[in-house]
Amino acid sequence: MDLLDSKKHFGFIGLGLIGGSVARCIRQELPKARISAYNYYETKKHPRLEMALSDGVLTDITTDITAVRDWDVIFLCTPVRTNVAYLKKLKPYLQKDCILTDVGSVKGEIYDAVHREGLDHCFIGGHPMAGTEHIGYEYSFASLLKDCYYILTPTDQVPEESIRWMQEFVQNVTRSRCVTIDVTEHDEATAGISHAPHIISAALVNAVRARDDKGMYQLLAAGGFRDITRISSSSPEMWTSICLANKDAILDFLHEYRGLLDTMEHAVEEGNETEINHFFATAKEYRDKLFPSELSTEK
Ligand SMILES: NC(=O)C1=CN([C@@H]2O[C@H](COP(=O)(O)OP(=O)(O)OC[C@H]3O[C@@H](n4cnc5c(N)ncnc54)[C@H](O)[C@@H]3O)[C@@H](O)[C@H]2O)C=CC1
Ligand SMILES: O=C(O)C(=O)Cc1ccc(O)cc1
Repeated sequence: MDLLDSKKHFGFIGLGLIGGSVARCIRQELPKARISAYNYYETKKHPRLEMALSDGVLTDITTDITAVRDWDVIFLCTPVRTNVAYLKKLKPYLQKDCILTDVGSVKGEIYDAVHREGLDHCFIGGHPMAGTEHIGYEYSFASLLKDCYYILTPTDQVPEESIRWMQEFVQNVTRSRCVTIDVTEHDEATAGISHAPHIISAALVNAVRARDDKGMYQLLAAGGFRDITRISSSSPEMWTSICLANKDAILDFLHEYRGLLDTMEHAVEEGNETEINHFFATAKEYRDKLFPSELSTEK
């Protein structure tokens, strides 16, 4: 039997942009799969989950958390700290061989909780490095994760077979590129390339907003401002949760970043042409290597 076929019932806690996109991949690649979602409203219908049911992505919705005892693979797809809070609630009902995974942007805090709850044997941290600034199931689509890196952070406490299942899932169901890295390395790197950039982008928007009493900045804002601030339209709840959960790595990176701003401020103040040019040149050299396809003149 194909390894992927060994898991037939998938369950989602949180079905927004990322959870919705993963669920759509499952429906597309494993059409016979049962896909359930938990409605945390409990006493009323959840309109977005109802939408996923009528799309044919979900098979059923439950308001009963004990239903997770039937789920072979559980995806935690709520804001990072909410995912952490679910571990305690799920623990009594998890089946022996289930895989518990998440899609959260921070890994250290959830691993600490997994360890506290004694769930090391079933938890495999996951993080698709793809997304958009949009919020909610209605913006999800199956190809969102295609060809992006999907990070897994398994520990040696998880059975080899569960790790292989997750790797196959990432490659053949989400069509992402699977990379395995260490939790601390994950949180340090994502603080630099994802978490701090969201803070910096929002700081820029807030700085302009504070000066724009006549609406002139808004009128003149062009492509560059739009590029660097797109991510400021992301979910405030999600990014608040990320900043609280990855505090140390974010503070560390912001400290270094502030040092670079100070250097540039000083160079501009002094009219130091060499220093200013060097600042832009080193950034251009690295950035051009990061995304070479964007330099192509063939569009
Ligand atoms: N947006 C992005 O680009 C990316 C986000 N992530 C991670 O994915 C996770 C989900 O983010 P998105 O899908 O973007 O957010 P989203 O806002 O689109 O979806 C979050 C979902 O969680 C549900 N939810 C909120 N509180 C809940 C609770 N107490 N119980 C159950 N469900 C609850 C909401 O109803 C919503 O369906 C986060 O942990 C985030 O760090 C990872 C990669 C990219
Ligand atoms: O909108 C964008 O480009 C993003 O920044 C997407 C994103 C957001 C959070 C993550 O943890 C990973 C990717």
